[in-house]
Amino acid sequence: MAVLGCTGSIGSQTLDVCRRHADRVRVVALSANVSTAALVRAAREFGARHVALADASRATDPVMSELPPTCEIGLGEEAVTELAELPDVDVVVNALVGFVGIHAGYAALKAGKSLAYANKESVVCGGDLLMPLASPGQLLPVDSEHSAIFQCLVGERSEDVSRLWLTCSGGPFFGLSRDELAEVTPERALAHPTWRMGSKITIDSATLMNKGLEVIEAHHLFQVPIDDIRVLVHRQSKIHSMVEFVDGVVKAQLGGSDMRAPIQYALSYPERWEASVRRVDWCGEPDFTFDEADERTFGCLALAKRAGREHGTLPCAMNAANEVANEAFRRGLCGFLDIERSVGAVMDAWDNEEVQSVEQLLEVDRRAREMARAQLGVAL
Ligand SMILES: NC(=O)C1=CN([C@@H]2O[C@H](COP(=O)(O)OP(=O)(O)OC[C@H]3O[C@@H](n4cnc5c(N)ncnc54)[C@H](OP(=O)(O)O)[C@@H]3O)[C@@H](O)[C@H]2O)C=CC1
Ligand SMILES: CC(=O)[C@@H](O)[C@H](O)COP(=O)(O)O
Ligand SMILES: [Mn+2]
Repeated sequence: MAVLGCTGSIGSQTLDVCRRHADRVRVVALSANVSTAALVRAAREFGARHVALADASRATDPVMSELPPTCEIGLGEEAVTELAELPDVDVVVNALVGFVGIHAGYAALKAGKSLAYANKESVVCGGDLLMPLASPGQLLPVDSEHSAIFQCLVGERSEDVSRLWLTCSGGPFFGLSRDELAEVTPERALAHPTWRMGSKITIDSATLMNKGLEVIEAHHLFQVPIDDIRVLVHRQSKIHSMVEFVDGVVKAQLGGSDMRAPIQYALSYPERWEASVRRVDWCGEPDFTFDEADERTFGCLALAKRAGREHGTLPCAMNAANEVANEAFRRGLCGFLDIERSVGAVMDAWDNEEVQSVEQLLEVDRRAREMARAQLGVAL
């Protein structure tokens, strides 16, 4: 197995699953961007044969000399992608963050690897290119909602699906007004009510862009029209999503807020392996709540649905603008509502066209980032 992005939130939880199931899973390849100490620690623990460091300038970090002597080191973004194609790798976990993950996803599918997919941005941008490459059961979703939907669909026929109910925690700012949102700080936005995740996705959850990305992700993964995917605010994050069928029956998948469950399912499918995750005592969970998502207050959700409906390169442009604005907000360079404003402005100015190639998407990503930086007046 290769774990790309092994030092992040999903990557480190993947390693935890591998640790528990060392009799079933052998980790041979690992990647990171800058976190050399964590990369070396993992390579030593799992006896990895290959590591890749996307930021080549970190190769001289003294800790890198502590890699096992037989471990091959690759440097640069291409080296991360190459791990996904190695002959001694059969399963690739794509736990990279952002559009950059598209290269590894594309390469893994082309090389016929089984692909556990957390990197939602690349599905949003390149679903039109990735999905036709995936044979049935080759691409296993890791995102909790999509894993839930996937689990509800086991044994079902796609033509029997009526709509998807994508649950949403509502984020840390549920119920706030636009005036209140204008004042929120990165620190408050990073305090997610139910999940501990990497900083980029946590900000996306606060703007509801995460849910917008997930609507487009679900559209590609399950071939369901954007308007048949309903966002349902469920503050407790115990129902991970639901599928409604043509006969009105609804199936849901429930559990605690622990990403090791969907990660493990992506690795064990079609089996289930035992797990010592904390079990929910359902008798103590009487207060499930459901609300409509407030797209007027959280405009990023409406923008993403629009991008999903208009299709083409617009979702990629939207994602690029969001990646820039998300980082600008985290760094204190813009306000919370500037995220939505700048993403909307880039989308309004975008000349949409059909998706044709990864090279085209790279250019779309580059141009949309430039436009977003100009909108925000930042030089990221
Ligand atoms: N965290 C979660 O619970 C969930 C995450 N997801 C999705 O999973 C993906 C990963 O999220 P998360 O784990 O939170 O993110 P993190 O930021 O925690 O981790 C990202 C990983 O990618 C590496 N990385 C960052 N930039 C680059 C780059 N330019 N090139 C190569 N590697 C890079 C990081 O390395 P380094 O540590 O060296 O910087 C790190 O290993 C995202 O797409 C997210 O939306 C989906 C559902 C839940
Ligand atoms: C754990 C996971 O899959 C995240 O995408 C989570 O769903 C974020 O929570 P929100 O529902 O607040 O976006
Ligand atoms: Mn999710």
